[in-house]
Amino acid sequence: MSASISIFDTTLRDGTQGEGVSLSADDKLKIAKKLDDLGVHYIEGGIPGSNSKDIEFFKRVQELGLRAKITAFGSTRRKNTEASQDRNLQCILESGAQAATLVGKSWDFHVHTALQTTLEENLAMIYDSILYLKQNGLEVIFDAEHFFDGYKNNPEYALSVITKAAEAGADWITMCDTNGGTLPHEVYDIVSTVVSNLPQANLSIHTHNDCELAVANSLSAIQAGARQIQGTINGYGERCGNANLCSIIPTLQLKMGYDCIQADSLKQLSNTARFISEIANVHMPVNQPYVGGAAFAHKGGIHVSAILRDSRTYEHISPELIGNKQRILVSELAGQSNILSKAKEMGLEFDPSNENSSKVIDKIKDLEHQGYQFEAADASLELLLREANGQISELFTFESFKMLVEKSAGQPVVSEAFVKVNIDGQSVYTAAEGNGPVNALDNALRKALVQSFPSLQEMHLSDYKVRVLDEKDATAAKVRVLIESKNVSNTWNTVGVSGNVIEASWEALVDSIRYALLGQINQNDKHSNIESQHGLVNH
Ligand SMILES: CC(=O)SCCNC(=O)CCNC(=O)[C@H](O)C(C)(C)COP(=O)(O)OP(=O)(O)OC[C@H]1O[C@@H](n2cnc3c(N)ncnc32)[C@H](O)[C@@H]1OP(=O)(O)O
Ligand SMILES: CC(=O)C(=O)O
Repeated sequence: MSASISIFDTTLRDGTQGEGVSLSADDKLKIAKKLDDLGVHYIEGGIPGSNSKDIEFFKRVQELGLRAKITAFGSTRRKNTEASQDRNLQCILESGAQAATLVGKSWDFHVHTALQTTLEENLAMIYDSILYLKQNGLEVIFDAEHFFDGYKNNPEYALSVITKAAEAGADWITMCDTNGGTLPHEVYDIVSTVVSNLPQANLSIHTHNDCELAVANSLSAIQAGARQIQGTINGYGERCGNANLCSIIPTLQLKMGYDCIQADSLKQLSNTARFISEIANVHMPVNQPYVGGAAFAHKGGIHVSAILRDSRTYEHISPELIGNKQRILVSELAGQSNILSKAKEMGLEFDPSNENSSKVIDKIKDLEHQGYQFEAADASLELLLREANGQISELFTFESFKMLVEKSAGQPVVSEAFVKVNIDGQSVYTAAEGNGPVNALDNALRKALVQSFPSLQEMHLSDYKVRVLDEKDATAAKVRVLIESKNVSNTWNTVGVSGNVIEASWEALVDSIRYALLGQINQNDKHSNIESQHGLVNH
């Protein structure tokens, strides 16, 4: 039988000590529910002695009836006081949490410098505080802060700290690499020594990512005998972050043979990571291992060709195991395999022997060379592929547009666009205002088309990004505009490139509307037959 590893999540405590991460009590409750669904064993909810938001969280989380143990964090009693009189310990007791994480010093330098007390008093602070919480019925996790630095400086003292914590009845002893400077082989050696000194203790590891080694250090500690890992979702945390549970859990479970969470719950991992990044409003890097959008995205033509034969050729695990999915990207590095696979994903018949197939690859490479990027603009890519396949009928054509941007002293800037398009041989001319030039163009274009294609009323632009492509060329630089559009059920992305930002935006806007008309034309629309020609397009 494989050994079990207890997963201790501190996203809601140490995670919020990361720059840019701030969670309301409601946010924390939503995240706690998600973590509980994932199956972590401990959820450290915050510091009741720190602020009223955390006190509210601990009160309300009890109503959720979660399976995970809810844990309140705080430090050992202040020097030269009684544990029963310590405000922070009282706050932990009053929080109603089932477990407490108590942080205490294990580096003699910190005792002298940060606490400004004696080594003996620090031992007494640790012993009294743990004993007091145990006597009041709490499970206690003792976080030995700076344990590895402490051990390197004064091994006897560092060991005496955790021995004291064990004597006081700590249920778990956590060795913390608080400054994140320890290396995996050092972690392995030091944890091995602790295992032989305290064979009965339940040992836990808490690492920081200052040398980008938090995950490696956590795994080294497990190999040396620790049985719990403290970490955060997406590696949020103070400075460079904490150990990333999104990498640790699947590595332990799928590669090292440990039990952490249920295999079915593991499939929730990618979704959990994305949900928490949304709530925390922290952008998730696409190349984040395991759960990132690009973790199983294949771009090089040679890779894609092999992947289509057997995905094990370029994937270290099956992405479905952790709820992620394989993606094939189309770019200037694409070969025929990328295009065929993408076309298949879009439900398009694409014959590899047809010369259109190689022509469209050349066209895509040429456009990418000019600055287009189809990886992030699936809808523009689909329009290109449909064109190459002769599967598109244009419902309108461009004739002209004009922009007016006016600013008078003391007045807000006004943008107005004038658009002329041709629908069924008839010129339609419209004008519309907007809160900026692109918004005005969008309004004018849709005003021109909406009578003929009422379904356009349901769509809107949801994101707009501009990137300068050739920074060396200053004002002569090209810009790439990426537009995200939405309707009730779909999201799609389009791209435009030009030396002029308005023209690049126009191009992306027109693609967005052409794409919308492929799939959204309803019964009332003039060209309702197009739906049956193309089928409904979902992205
Ligand atoms: C490694 C970690 O991540 S530890 C957790 C760090 N997280 C936080 O600090 C976030 C929450 N913190 C807070 O809200 C506040 O710091 C509080 C409420 C806990 C304390 O606030 P204050 O009373 O104003 O103290 P302050 O923030 O200046 O902290 C310094 C005090 O803590 C004491 N202290 C620090 N660590 C410990 C410890 N492990 N045990 C006991 N006392 C400690 C210091 O000795 C100092 O007290 P002193 O001035 O009497 O010597
Ligand atoms: C306890 C803790 O957060 C640390 O030592 O890093």
